Amino acid sequence: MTSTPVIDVERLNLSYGDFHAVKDLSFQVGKGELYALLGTNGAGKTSTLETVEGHRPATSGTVRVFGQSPRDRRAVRPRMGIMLQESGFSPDLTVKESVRLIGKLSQRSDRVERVLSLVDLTHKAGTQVSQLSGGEKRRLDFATAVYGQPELIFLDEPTTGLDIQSRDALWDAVDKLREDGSTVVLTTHYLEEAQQRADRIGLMHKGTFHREGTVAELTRSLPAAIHFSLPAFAPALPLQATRQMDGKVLIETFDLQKDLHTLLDWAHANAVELRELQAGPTRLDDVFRSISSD
Ligand SMILES: Nc1ncnc2c1ncn2[C@@H]1O[C@H](COP(=O)(O)OP(=O)(O)OP(=O)(O)O)[C@@H](O)[C@H]1O
Repeated sequence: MTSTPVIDVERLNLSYGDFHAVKDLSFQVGKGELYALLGTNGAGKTSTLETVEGHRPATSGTVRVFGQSPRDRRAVRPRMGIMLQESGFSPDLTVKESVRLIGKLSQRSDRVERVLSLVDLTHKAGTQVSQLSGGEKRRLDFATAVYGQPELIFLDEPTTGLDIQSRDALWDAVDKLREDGSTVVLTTHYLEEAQQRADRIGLMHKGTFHREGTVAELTRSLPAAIHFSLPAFAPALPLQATRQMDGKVLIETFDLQKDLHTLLDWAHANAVELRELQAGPTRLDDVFRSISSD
């Protein structure tokens, strides 16, 4: 990373009483990056993010945001937009009143109409929060993070409960913010989204990084997979394979093209139909499964 990182975490430790929840965690996020913090349940993601957001003091280690302590809220807070899992808007306020309140609290300037349009709630401006659907509430939560185009945006499970159109619209809005220079930190259980969107990923497990790097770096160390079903009485396969619980055959390989070629040649020569054939590089889900079973 060449310029000063937007987020710089050095040997962060967090304890709750005797329980050591985050252990010597270090990572940086550069300007304009989308960094995904992923992990198993209880890995320490929320604790880490709460510290970076300035809500929780570190037990030890240093956390710098824009080169300053995030505990210095007056300096750092107006530069951050945070979308929590639930924002807890007052149910009696209308959508427009809520966005106006967000604006006041954020200390950033923007136009309420622009934000309503960005989160596609213009047609609900006069509706009370209590009457919004789950997906509409989630889009209002998103407004808290994007009001005034903050330099640093935290998105905690942003697309949970959103239909496909709303998801696409949210990611379009995030892309636009990034084009304008915003840095984004994402947590999500939708690994495919992280795989598609993130520049870098930190995969946490039991308070520390199991792996950290680009998606390519994370997946490179694992073999690609070929899955298929075989008819009964097929001749012996030409490659080492394992039979899975669902009866499908799995071939793991570090040379997908060559082994797929061998397999297809064998199937052709023996007139064997490889049913439900799937072959592809390792997905983030597979990396995740490999940690969760540690
Ligand atoms: N206030 C607290 N007091 C005691 N232990 C806590 C407290 N908050 C979190 N923990 C524990 O610290 C660990 C990390 O919790 P944290 O919420 O940061 O994990 P997470 O990665 O966000 O998990 P999840 O994906 O399940 O939301 C967990 O074992 C949790 O039980």
